[in-house]
Amino acid sequence: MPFKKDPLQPTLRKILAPYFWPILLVVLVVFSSASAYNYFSQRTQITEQRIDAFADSIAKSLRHTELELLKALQNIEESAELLVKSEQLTDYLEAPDSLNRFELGREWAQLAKASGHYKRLQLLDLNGLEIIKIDYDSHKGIASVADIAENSLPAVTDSAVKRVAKSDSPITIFDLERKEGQLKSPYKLAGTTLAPVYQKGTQKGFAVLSLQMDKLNQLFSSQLDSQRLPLKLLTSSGHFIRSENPDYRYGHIFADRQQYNLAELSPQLWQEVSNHNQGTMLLDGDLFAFRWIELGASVEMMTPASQRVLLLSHLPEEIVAQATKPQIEAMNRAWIARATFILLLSLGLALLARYVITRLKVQNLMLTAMCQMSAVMILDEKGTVIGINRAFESLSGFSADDICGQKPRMLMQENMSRAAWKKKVTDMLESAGAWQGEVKCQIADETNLTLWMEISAIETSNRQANYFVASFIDMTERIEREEGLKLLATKDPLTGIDNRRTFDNTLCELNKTASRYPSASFCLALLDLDYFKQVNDVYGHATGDNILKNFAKLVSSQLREQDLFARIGGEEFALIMPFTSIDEAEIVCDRIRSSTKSMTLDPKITVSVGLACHQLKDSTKTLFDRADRALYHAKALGRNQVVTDQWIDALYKTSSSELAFA
Ligand SMILES: Nc1nc2c(ncn2[C@@H]2O[C@H](COP(=O)(O)OP(=O)(O)OP(=O)(O)O)[C@@H](O)[C@H]2O)c(=O)[nH]1
Repeated sequence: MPFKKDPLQPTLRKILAPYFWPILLVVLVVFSSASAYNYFSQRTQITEQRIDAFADSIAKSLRHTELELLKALQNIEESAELLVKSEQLTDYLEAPDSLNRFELGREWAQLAKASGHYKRLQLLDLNGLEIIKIDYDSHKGIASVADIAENSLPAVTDSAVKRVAKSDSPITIFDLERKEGQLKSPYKLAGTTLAPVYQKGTQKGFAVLSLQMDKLNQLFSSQLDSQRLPLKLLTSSGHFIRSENPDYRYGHIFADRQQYNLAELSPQLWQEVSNHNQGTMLLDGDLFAFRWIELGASVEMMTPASQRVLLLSHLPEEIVAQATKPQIEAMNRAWIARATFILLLSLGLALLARYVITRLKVQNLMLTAMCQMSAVMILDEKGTVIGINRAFESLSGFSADDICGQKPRMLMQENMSRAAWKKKVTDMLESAGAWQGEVKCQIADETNLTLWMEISAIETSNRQANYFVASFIDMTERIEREEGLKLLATKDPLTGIDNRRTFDNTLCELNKTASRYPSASFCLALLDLDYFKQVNDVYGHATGDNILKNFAKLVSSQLREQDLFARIGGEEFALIMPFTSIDEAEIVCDRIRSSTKSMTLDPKITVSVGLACHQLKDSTKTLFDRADRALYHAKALGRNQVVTDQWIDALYKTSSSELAFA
């Protein structure tokens, strides 16, 4: 961890960044699976609810059909009772004349019209001969007495007649329509009620009442939503009496249709039907509802006679699908809208997360780079250190534990009190948001480093500077190197005094000033060690160097601060003495000469000095030449002496005047 207390530590990035895409993928997979599961369970729920509603509706419809059928059969039986017990019939049987026959015909016609159950009413004698026949046209609502035909029972088997003959109550028989004893094609179910006719306890014949089947047939359908669903009717052995496909019907009568039996067509359904009186069953998506109807002893269904029939409703899968289609389509639309919204939201979040992570990554890289490249210190709004990086630790030798929680007292600025420096930095931070400058830093081993410090205010909220980030670059080595170079450029490396370049520059500057301001006059002395070649030759170069160093030290110690003493050649030196008269300069030079001679050196050394004072029209060259001429004379006069150019001038003047007198 780069920082002891790092306010920029990107915890979120640390947790999220490496696992972001796997986490996103897992979330998407889990979410998609949950959504798919939810979708399909909702879809199944809709279908199941619809099927339950259908099952309930069809079961009610079957119950209704049963009640209606039993009621119709009861009505038929009751009206048959009325017919055979009517007064007109009794009158006719007692006096079978044409009047009574007419009255009977009229009464039966009215009864046929009132009940609506019959299409034909016949009175037969015990031999099966017709006595009276009424036809009723249900469409026109007209009942009429028809001509008697020389025929036998139209749709009644002999066995039925025999059974009715033995019975004293009506019996209703349903069987295929016959004509003259033969089955009539196409095969149709016909219903006939037979009622015995008695006169004073003796059977005289029977009434044959042909049922209006259209009315009964209407009962065998159930209303489902907006459509009518036909109902199937089966015998107790599982053969079809009613079915949408005519070829399936009457398998118990026709050998070639025997296979159309529910027990064989759907054993599973047949087993369910056999074990229950009523119920519903879902088979391969199709919905079946069934109900057994007990017809009673007075009803015979088909041959062999069956008093128990099965009412069966078959609702194909397509109808269920059709019924649930609007609801499922609405659900699909809602799901598509929801999925699109979630997809867009996820996409937006993913892009946002990617953007944030990239930013955090870049921030982290920048932070890492910053931590590695320069020393960093973070301070809070009170100027207390809250974190330093490793680079600062290795630069200063302090650990984060040493510094954090304290003021940065190791930092200071040269030539300025801490309070003044703090105020200066604070003012700059407030006005410009940043400050930079050179600071001294006393590090752990108590040495002083020169650092370049840049401090910036970091605004984190409400434009308030909550933190300050300071970075440092160690300038110590650079400054030392620069100072070394500066030294090399201006100083003589052997003696440490100024070199020729400094001398030339200073002489030039002083000459300019003195040329403008006569009061700024100065003196120049050239100093040359005597017989130095011999010193080198006899004692060696190192001894010579040592003498040069000691001489420079000796002279420097005797000079004023404003004087400039430089080594301008091998054993040649120059001394510039600003604001100094020639007399004063001569005293200084002589003191130097004298102390040189007195120097406790082995070998002993002396120095010759040529001295000149700046004159108004002097250039650096003319001044230097005059001092050099004086030096030449000092050498020529035997060395170890100070000669001024004034003295030379005076000497030449004297010589030339003596020459003039001579
Ligand atoms: N040891 C040493 N010798 C130097 C240095 N620079 C110049 N010299 C020597 O100084 C000597 C100067 O000799 P000369 O110019 O003949 O002068 P001199 O021997 O002093 O004689 P006069 O000046 O006439 O008294 C030479 O032998 C140079 O080699 C230096 O930096 N170190």
